[in-house]
Amino acid sequence: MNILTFQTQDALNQAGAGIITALLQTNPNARLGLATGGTPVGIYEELVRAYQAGTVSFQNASSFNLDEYIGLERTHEASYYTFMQQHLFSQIDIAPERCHIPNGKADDLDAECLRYEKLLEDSGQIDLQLLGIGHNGHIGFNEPDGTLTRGTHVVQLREQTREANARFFDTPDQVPTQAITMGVGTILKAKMILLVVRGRDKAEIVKQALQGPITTECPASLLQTHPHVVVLLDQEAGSLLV
Ligand SMILES: N[C@@H]1[C@@H](O)[C@H](O)[C@@H](COP(=O)(O)O)O[C@@H]1O
Repeated sequence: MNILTFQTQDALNQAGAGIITALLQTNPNARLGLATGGTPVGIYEELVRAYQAGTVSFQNASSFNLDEYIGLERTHEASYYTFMQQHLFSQIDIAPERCHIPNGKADDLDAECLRYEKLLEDSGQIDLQLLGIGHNGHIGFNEPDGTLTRGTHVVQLREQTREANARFFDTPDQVPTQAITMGVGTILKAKMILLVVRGRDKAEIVKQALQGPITTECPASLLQTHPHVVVLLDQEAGSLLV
């Protein structure tokens, strides 16, 4: 695991975008695993800048998002579909038909999970999986538990997670109670994982995830078992690492 700490958000964003840009330059067909939340926004902004500057093209790339809320229309302002359109897809040259996000409005959610997992399998290994982390150590929406589900599945969101994500909704009660998420097994299949964490409020979970025991009670700790993880931290998020 390669852990890099940055003094400024700009430097962190440029490093994150630089890794993705370098991948696309050597492999224009790269399969990107993408994430939502506040953490990746600055990296997406840098990618848009790189695209506008002509440094990188997404024309032949494909993307697979980690998760989606259950019950929100795609057009809902807080859906992850809308998030990705706003922050990245509408501003770059990626082909819409190669941008994949689970359908949280599917009539048959179990069938949708199977479809998404099969799509991932059939599409080949994800080259780079971008990840943030929840305050309780969740990755994607894989919440801490005694056991974790390997593949894409429906998950019940913890209250702590709903509260943390309430800022994206008009009122806290609008935050869905369930989501579809790639499983930790799905995530760990990626060739490379790029974990990004910012802020003092994540310092404790960063320490647990990167230097604590490997346990399903901290899903991000399973990243310690992956052979190629790069972690980008700001100084606050990295402040408790030894
Ligand atoms: N499903 C997402 C995660 O993929 C994300 O990593 C986490 C942290 O979000 P933020 O980056 O806003 O702190 O929030 C959500 O729960």
